[in-house]
Amino acid sequence: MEPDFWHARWQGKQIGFHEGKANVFLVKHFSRLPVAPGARVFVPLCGKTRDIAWLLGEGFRVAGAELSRIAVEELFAELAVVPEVTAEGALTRFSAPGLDILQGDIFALTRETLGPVDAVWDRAALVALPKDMRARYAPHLVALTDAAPQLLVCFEYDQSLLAGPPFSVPPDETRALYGDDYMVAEIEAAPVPGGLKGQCEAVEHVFLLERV
Ligand SMILES: C[S@@+](CC[C@H](N)C(=O)[O-])C[C@H]1O[C@@H](n2cnc3c(N)ncnc32)[C@H](O)[C@@H]1O
Repeated sequence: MEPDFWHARWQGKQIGFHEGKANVFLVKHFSRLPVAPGARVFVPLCGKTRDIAWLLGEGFRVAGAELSRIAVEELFAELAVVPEVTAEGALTRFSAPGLDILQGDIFALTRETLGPVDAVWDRAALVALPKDMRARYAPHLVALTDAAPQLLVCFEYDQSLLAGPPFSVPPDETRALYGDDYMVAEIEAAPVPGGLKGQCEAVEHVFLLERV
């Protein structure tokens, strides 16, 4: 999707993807990642997800990447934290103790700007992108994070019934995108209650990705 699509979604408050509380799969499965409190977790395409508050509450440090300045400002407001804001090349860094959000295009983010991360939580990031962008995103994420272990959630549904985002990313595609760099283990598959957007049956697949 082009940046304008997402900017319009945030400006128009069309953020049906935003969950009001920490994601159930994050809470249930995060402990499977080989990281301990104090580790730095990267949340790509983070929006203003409450997952960040949950991770901070569990004692992790968090780095996020998000295109929309509106999203980032709302994230900090909802955390009741005033960030320090600094220019960082093509991006803007919003930082507070234990938290850095790089606002701008993730494809413009470099490993140097992001800094070291120990794990990745991808919910509604890979699936937010159309297929051609997913093919760029996956290797970029691997390079940015030095193949840090990941917990990843993907939707699978009949793409002919509903236009994305979120896009359908079947398990075979996840394995094709990440299989060279990770052991890709599916740890849960659960139907979306009521269907995706109430319109079509869908399954959420949860993967644990660990370095080969
Ligand atoms: C479907 S939302 C998911 C947000 C969050 N992960 C959550 O679970 O609520 C996708 C987010 O990715 C952001 N985004 C889209 N393209 C991006 C890009 N190229 N770089 C950084 N962020 C991007 C959008 O602004 C949007 O907030």
